[in-house]
Amino acid sequence: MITLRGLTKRYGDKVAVRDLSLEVAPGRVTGFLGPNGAGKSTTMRMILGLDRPSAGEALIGGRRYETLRHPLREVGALLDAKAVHPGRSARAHLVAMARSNGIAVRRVDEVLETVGLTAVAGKRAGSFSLGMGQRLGIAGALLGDPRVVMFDEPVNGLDPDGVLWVRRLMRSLAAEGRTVFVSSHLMSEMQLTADRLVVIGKGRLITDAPVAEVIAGSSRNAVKVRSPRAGELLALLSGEGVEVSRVAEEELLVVGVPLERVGTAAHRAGLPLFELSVREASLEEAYMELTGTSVEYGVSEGAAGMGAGDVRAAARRAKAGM
Ligand SMILES: Nc1ncnc2c1ncn2[C@@H]1O[C@H](COP(=O)(O)OP(=O)(O)OP(=O)(O)O)[C@@H](O)[C@H]1O
Repeated sequence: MITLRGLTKRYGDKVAVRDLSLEVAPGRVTGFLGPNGAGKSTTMRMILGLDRPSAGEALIGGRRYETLRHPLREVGALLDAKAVHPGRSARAHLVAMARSNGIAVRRVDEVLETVGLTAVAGKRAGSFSLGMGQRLGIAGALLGDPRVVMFDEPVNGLDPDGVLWVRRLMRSLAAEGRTVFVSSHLMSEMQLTADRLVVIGKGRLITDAPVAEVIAGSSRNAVKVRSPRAGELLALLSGEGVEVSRVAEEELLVVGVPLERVGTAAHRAGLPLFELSVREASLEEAYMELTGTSVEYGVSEGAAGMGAGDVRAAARRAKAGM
């Protein structure tokens, strides 16, 4: 269990994390989401005692990190996969970590096996690919067999095999009853991996809810209807005050009412339907709505909406000094 109580971090005038209170429970994967600069890494660093809170506290199993006698046995973390001495072998790196935390050295071979690095255990970590480095970082996190694990962007730069492997690992760690707290910008991946989501923006808590609830809250959930008499159905539903839009000649999207209501309305009016289905929002859509006003380092709508022609024209103008 991770507990945050009024957790706050200021850097001069900048408030990186603001009064964050929440619990990250064991037995499930909790995704930690938020736009760039939202305060995710700062929060994780405070949980791990790497940054001191300006106010409030972060607890692991009810205790502050600094008071843990053998921290690696309580909490394992992957924050920066490159934080490994490049000249050391993977094995030597893990042995040094084990020794300094009172962990039996035989555990090193177990975690190397778990992350699939046994064959390259004697190679210099500096020669590792990005994916191998991530695996080594994860091995370090698992070394002390901790009840709590935290991963900051664990699938960053991994190939599809690696992504699948991390997903399965997270799920199995949660199934073993551990607390799994993982940050990511990959919404599709989070939708598949996480049970619950904590979303922050500009340092503040935006939402703390099950993934299904976050998605259900999106206004992008809709009922898709196909009918050869779509125009009549559109007029009928609009007349009842229902939000409905025509997306193709024979296709409508209806928002805010259950599928049954659309089907019943069509049946009563004798309108034939070729399709009636729920179009569920993606986590990405739900996330974009939640964080829309909290994006700190966004691209303005105009720039983001530039087509290739606009971009080329802008480049020509810039070159001509216009
Ligand atoms: N050491 C520091 N000194 C000053 N400002 C900092 C420091 N560390 C972080 N910040 C600021 O605090 C805010 C939160 O940063 P943080 O790295 O925690 O965000 P994040 O959610 O992890 O972002 P990203 O998704 O880009 O990794 C940012 O505005 C950042 O510039």
